[in-house]
Amino acid sequence: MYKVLVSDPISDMGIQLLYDAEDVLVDKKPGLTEDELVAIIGDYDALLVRSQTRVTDRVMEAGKKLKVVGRAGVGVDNIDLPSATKRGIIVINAPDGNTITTCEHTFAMMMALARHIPQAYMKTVGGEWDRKSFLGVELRNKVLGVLGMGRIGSEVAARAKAFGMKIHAYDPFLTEERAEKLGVQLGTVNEIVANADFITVHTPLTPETRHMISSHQFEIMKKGMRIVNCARGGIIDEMALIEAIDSDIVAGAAFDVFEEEPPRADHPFLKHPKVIVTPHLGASTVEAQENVAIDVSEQVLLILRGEAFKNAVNMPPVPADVLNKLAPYFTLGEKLGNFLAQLTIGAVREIHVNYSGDLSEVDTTPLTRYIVRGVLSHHLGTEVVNVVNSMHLAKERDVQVVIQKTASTKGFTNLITVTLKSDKVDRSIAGTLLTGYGPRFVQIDKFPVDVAPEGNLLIISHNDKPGIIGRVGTLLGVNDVNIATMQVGRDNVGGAAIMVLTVDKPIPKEVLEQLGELPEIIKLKAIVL
Ligand SMILES: NC(=O)c1ccc[n+]([C@@H]2O[C@H](COP(=O)([O-])OP(=O)(O)OC[C@H]3O[C@@H](n4cnc5c(N)ncnc54)[C@H](O)[C@@H]3O)[C@@H](O)[C@H]2O)c1
Ligand SMILES: O=C(O)[C@H](O)COP(=O)(O)O
Repeated sequence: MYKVLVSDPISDMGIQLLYDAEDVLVDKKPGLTEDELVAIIGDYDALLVRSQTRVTDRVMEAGKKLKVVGRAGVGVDNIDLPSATKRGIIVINAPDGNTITTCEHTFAMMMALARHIPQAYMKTVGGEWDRKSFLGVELRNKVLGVLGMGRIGSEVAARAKAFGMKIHAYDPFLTEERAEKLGVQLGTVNEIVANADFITVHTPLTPETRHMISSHQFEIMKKGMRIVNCARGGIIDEMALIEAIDSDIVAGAAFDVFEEEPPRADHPFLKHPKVIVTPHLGASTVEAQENVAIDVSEQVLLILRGEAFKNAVNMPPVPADVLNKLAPYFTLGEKLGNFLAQLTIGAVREIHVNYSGDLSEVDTTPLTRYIVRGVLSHHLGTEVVNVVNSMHLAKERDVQVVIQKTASTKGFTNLITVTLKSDKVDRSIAGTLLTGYGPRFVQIDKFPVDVAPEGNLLIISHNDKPGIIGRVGTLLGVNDVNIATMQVGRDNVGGAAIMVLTVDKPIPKEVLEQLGELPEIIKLKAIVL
């Protein structure tokens, strides 16, 4: 008999499948503390959660029989994925079931904001008949900036069009063609921010999206705009927003999610007359809760019974013999992909991988998944993209993955060459595994290099002029940035050249700006691996 623990409020209708299964026993215990969960989890084969239960390393460690954690919803930020992976616990989610519900909540918030519904309600039930204080605005003809055009963002855009809004959108995977097909205008974050009357964010919280709307964006915003966050707390800088509202730049904000949940009692949003809030209710409808609970129950049952399943967030299904051959290349593959994703500008259309030498003779599919994960995780977050779902996510975003195998290895026993083709540029990198030395990058675009793929890298494209190396070194030195290694490659004497530095700590933004002003430097990019 498999024992399943449900530790958050999850729809009974949705998990009926589990109640009905003769080989499953379901226990519902919502609201457990971490200690309480640790004390009982050892008895269970599966754990079903939403976003409240924190499935920490301690919980995973105590879950000696635990085979699967099922998240009835999208975000898995409450689940320690590395710990689950390390312990062979499969984590699955239900990414599709609450899309429409969250999209509709976004609209509820946007309209409540436009028409001051919560504030007007409070006054009316308080006995006041105040028809003067709540002059609203129409959505029609307004520009809606949508940051993040995945499942929810795309649905929001589609509905906003029905309201007569003009949609300006940004997503690293949104190409001109797709934007045109969706009837939205593609822009950069700052362009959108400068033009929008309403902004709504629908990205995951990643290092890149954290505070993607902050003081600078509020400075360039259209006065009187309104902003909505039904995605994740932290995408919009909460304190910068309060300042922008108090300086009359932002006319109102609607938040369903917070940097800290629940927010502290003295959080400025909770008392501010121009901010409306809901307690992370985006996915809370009967329909969505049923959908996600059904999805997750079906998968949990398959996993417990040892059958094929989908939506694993963390498990690589690689046969042992293939794993043995390929595993040494996994880190290199992921770093090649991640390096290029950081280096390349524009919306990615194709990830082209060429395997040569030893690698041309094996089934490299599992390795390709790592390369694709490296590319996608730069924008989608490492907690979202894994080697199980990376190809699927690429396909969903119209990113082609093209594999080629050739004999020529340019003198290496094995060589992986990855080219990222975006709507703006093609960039490529080649890497190899050197016996005794581990993974190395051996070529960037057309320039041969020899770089250990780790830590803080600085890639500089420049003109091959005397003194440039010294100037870069001096500038970093006076700013206390120690150079660990430096490589220079060039096309021909006096022609295009590349400099690859590894440095001991991240290079401050202002130092990068100073470097960018050196006349010989064409462009530069700091990369963290
Ligand atoms: N409030 C709620 O209850 C609730 C419910 C469901 C989902 N969510 C959250 O909503 C968000 C969106 O969910 P989804 O299902 O649409 O996810 P999704 O993965 O389908 O879409 C997210 C999109 O964000 C894009 N993105 C990543 N980095 C970006 C950047 N720097 N700028 C612009 N776009 C970027 C990705 O390319 C992707 O297309 C997630 O954070 C999810 O956790 C909240
Ligand atoms: O990531 C999600 O699915 C949403 O944030 C919903 O979270 P919830 O299941 O706790 O409502």
